[in-house]
Amino acid sequence: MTTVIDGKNVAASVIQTVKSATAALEKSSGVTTGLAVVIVGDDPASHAYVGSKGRMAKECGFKSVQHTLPAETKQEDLAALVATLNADPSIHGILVQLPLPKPLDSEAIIQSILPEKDVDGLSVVNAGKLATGDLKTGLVSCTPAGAMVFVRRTHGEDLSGLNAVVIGRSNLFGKPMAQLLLNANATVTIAHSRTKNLAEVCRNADILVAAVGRPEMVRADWVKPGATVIDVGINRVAAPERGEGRTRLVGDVAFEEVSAVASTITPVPGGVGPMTIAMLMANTVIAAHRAAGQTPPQF
Ligand SMILES: NC(=O)C1=CN([C@@H]2O[C@H](COP(=O)(O)OP(=O)(O)OC[C@H]3O[C@@H](n4cnc5c(N)ncnc54)[C@H](OP(=O)(O)O)[C@@H]3O)[C@@H](O)[C@H]2O)C=CC1
Ligand SMILES: Nc1nc(=O)c2c([nH]1)NC[C@@H]1CN(c3ccc(C(=O)N[C@@H](CCC(=O)O)C(=O)O)cc3)C=[N+]21
Repeated sequence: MTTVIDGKNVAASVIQTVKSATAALEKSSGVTTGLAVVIVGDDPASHAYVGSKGRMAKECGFKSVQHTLPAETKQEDLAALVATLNADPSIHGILVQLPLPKPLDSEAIIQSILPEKDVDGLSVVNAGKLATGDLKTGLVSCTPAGAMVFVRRTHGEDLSGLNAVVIGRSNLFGKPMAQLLLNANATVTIAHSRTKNLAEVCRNADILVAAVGRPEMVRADWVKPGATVIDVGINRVAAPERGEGRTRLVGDVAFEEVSAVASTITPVPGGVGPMTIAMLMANTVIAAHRAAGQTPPQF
């Protein structure tokens, strides 16, 4: 029997932990956890994600602020907003939604966020802490942190002897995912657009993670029988069967056929996506605890 991981359900249990930790911190230190999300431009998908982040932050008992800036925003104005949020003691987490519209320099903006407020884990300090195995004081990118919760639930804490293949090498997902798997003792391969014989590389994986952005790229014959398959891709495709002009979300994995081969698989929607938002809340309440000198909860 193939197990389909219910990401909403796992995310709900993470959110429960965040809620109680938020309330406990408020009670012990009088500190309300604060999250600021910055969105530039009017990409509808980005607005939808940011909207759900704000709703979830409120549900967790956070102070939640959203800054919506026009697509024409100048680099120095965005930098000034980040500086204000860095200096605001009521804000513990800052997330700048990516990608930023051209010609904004997203790397400069991301690196200007204080590492202790960088709940996306993208600053060189947090990326470096992850790379050196310091998971105690850094913050880890939400999507790989969430994907890792699924991996741990399936395989336990120690992945010794297991081959993991991550398709994709972005700073937001592929690289930190590979680091987390390596920290857990998996034998890790990172594949990308220049990889030769990708299907063959993937067939070696006991844990296969796809984060590419190509609808249903991973087929059944790419997957080792019994493997765990984590689908990170979010692709909106036409769905004429639902009516003219309708769309639906699919992952990077051909879910139906791969389900027949894998032993565990995450769906899209309802898999990694909801966990990303839950781990953003987790990172924010962790940052608030550290700011207040309290021991943060574990996720
Ligand atoms: N569920 C969630 O919460 C989240 C989902 N996502 C989704 O995950 C996907 C990846 O996101 P992200 O990492 O930011 O994307 P990027 O576009 O930054 O990275 C995509 C990666 O895929 C690789 N790639 C592209 N084409 C191929 C190919 N034909 N074969 C093998 N590798 C290929 C690229 O290789 P190269 O480096 O050589 O160009 C690159 O490393 C997207 O669909 C995104 O929407 C992202 C973040 C959160
Ligand atoms: N600085 C930054 N950090 C991010 O973490 C970040 C980002 N920028 N830019 C875009 C990507 C994408 N991303 C998603 C978050 C939640 C869902 C999610 O909740 N998806 C639902 C479905 C949502 C729907 O129906 O549209 C699901 O998969 O079930 C998806 C994608 C975070 N990202």
